[in-house]
Amino acid sequence: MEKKYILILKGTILFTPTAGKFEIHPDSYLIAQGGLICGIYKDLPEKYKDLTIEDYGNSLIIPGFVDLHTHAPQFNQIGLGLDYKLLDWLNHYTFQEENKFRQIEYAQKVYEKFADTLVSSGTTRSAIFATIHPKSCQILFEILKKKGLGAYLGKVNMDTKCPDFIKENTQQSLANTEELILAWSDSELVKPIITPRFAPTSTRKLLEGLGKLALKYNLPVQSHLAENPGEIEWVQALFPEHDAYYKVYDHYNLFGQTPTLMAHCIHLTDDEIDILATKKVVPVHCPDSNLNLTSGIMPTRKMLKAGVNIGLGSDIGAGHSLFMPQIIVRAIQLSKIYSLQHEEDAPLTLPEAFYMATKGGGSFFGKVGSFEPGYAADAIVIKNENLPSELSPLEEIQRFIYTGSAQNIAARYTAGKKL
Ligand SMILES: Nc1nc2[nH]cnc2c(=O)[nH]1
Repeated sequence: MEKKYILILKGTILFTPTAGKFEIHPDSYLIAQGGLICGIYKDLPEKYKDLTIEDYGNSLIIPGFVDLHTHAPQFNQIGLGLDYKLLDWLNHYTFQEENKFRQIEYAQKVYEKFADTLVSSGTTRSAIFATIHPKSCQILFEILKKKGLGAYLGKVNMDTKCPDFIKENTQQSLANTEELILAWSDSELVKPIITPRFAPTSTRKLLEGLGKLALKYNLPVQSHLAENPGEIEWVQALFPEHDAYYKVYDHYNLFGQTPTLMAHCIHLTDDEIDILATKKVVPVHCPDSNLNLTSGIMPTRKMLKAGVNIGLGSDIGAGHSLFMPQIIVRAIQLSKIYSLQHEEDAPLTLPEAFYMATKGGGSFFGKVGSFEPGYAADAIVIKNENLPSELSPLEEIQRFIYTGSAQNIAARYTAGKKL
């Protein structure tokens, strides 16, 4: 047996194979080979007996977190300008900040810190927006790879309705995107994703070209949808030929023709929610961001009832933290507020929101976010030394999610490799 590809972790193993319930294996062995989970064992099988065991005592071992929507170049603007709503926030802060990424030295510094924070936070997979700048984007690809993180990373495309300093030439935008696709499509853990910023900053030509690239290279797509009422009105004015926002993306093969993430999806009709389910488009709930920019509350329970698979996103810098447990908490809290006005829509439970930040969001990457056999061995270890030892594993996960920090994470693994 090839010893080097086998990872054996010992601890209390906890995950959500289904949305509503934690599965807990106290004092057990989690075994992975070649980066994939083989199984969970109460007693170590004989054939593994002479291999090294990473023994974490009775610490919790849980799947690494999945952040399905975040903006790396906004790392240095976290917490700034959050008295604005979306469109003013973009104009007053974000576009200026993103413009700094034309300088690769600046990109290198910010992106290193961004990636280090993902690692320390226990986020092992993420879907990331970069900026329009191909060189900086290339740097971020390299940094994520070097840190051993899993990610879909998109060079942002925008060629209209934004300040000139950050506006691309359409053909150049498509050519730069294709170059990055060719450079990174075969990479193991960090892969390209088609990333029109959102409909308003895209010409029809750009959307058409991006849709063609998505189909040509069979690449996933990420963008923003129905985040803010002003944004939705703007889309109606800019694209009068489409009677719904999502149809702009759909028309250009950017809405479910390949796997698609749509951040926010707050202001959708019931029919539009059904379309998300039919087309298997994944709406990414970004509760911190939606509160900070007063965007609204995503109707998560209604979407779950419609059969939609929801992911969670930090959405920094509109969100103010990359730490996914806080995003889980905020998603639950917002669903509680929502349920006060909508009695038929019960709040999310902790295992439901935990699922969104692990297996639910992870499904965008394939078999990610669970400890079932065949899943990627993405795991983090939660230290329990500061917590009272009389807590049950279920209480420990509750305590960690609500009050924990990066300091409580003792180790992180992506696809079986220690970060
Ligand atoms: N939250 C958020 N929404 C957007 N819509 C278009 N661009 C952005 C962005 O950078 N952040």
